[in-house]
Amino acid sequence: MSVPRLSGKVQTVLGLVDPDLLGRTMTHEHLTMTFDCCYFPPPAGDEAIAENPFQMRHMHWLRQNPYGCRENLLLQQENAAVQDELLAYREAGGGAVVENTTAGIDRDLPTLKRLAENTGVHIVAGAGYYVDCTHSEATRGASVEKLTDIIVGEVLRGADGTDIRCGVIGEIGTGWPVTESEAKVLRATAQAQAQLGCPVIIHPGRDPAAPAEVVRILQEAGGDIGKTVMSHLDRTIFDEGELLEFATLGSYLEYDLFGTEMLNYPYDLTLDMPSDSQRVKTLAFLAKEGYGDKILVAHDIHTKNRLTKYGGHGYSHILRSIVPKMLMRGFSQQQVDQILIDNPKRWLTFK
Ligand SMILES: CC(=O)NCCS(=O)(=O)O
Repeated sequence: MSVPRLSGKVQTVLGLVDPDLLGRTMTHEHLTMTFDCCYFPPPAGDEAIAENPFQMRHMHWLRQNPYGCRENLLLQQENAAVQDELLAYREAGGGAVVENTTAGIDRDLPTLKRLAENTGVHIVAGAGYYVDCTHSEATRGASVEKLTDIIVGEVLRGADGTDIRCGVIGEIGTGWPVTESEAKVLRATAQAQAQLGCPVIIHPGRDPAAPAEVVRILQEAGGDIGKTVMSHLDRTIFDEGELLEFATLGSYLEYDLFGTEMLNYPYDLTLDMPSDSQRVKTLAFLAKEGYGDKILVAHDIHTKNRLTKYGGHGYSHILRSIVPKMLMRGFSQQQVDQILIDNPKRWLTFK
């Protein structure tokens, strides 16, 4: 099998493309995956709703308790709906999606290839491993060198027994504190990135110190932080001073939970999930502080209720609703294009 010449290109599930062809890009989505690893029991007394949630009168409950219903976690059952949503995304001006499903949450490359063929949306798939509780015994027992070889192979030759190649490493899952197995995967990620010159994307643990700790581990292992995205900052760093301190480390800064507005975030009841309006305010703050060239945005759709089929916001929410809000709040069209087109393109292009 010939090894692709990746430099200067973006690698999608349909092959290499010129970076200028991507257009508006959501850098953190899932099109098919299972999130059953992160099931969180519903509030006491709500078990009956959780058993039978997909009724109009339960939609608000589902938005507030997305992880309390097992069926809601099976996005892989919705390929037809996702295909319709991708067509709508294209219609709304979308060009590309980075699909962040890695080993442990049911990556399905043949489905991603079919979705790309049927919709014309460029889809970039992710190599590597999700959080510790999804690591197999084989992953836990493997050396950094072995994991590096596997990740490099997923980019150069194809993953999961297919010849479909990944175009980014990640989302690489980490918790707080970072476990031994997660740290090993991070070191393998950094070494694979050093070999390939490829983009990397990280899922940090839920502690304000977690993103910087991941950067430290990657850096020590030879990773390129300027070509790395720190995801989920909307639920991780809340203090502006801490955010600016993290920004100086040089990674891309991703706000990828647009559309998620919930009162009680079950994985950490001490934190307040921001609203979309608050997310836009934070983006404006980062842009004012000189980080406009580091901002990335997405929805991170990973449960069924967020699809328009179930009354959710879908993959076009940012293009249809958040962009007008940004323009109303003082962003120029050029700044919006920087976030949606230029930054993703630069990140996704192999060195
Ligand atoms: C798929 C995934 O990891 N999404 C992030 C969910 S979280 O609640 O922000 O950790």
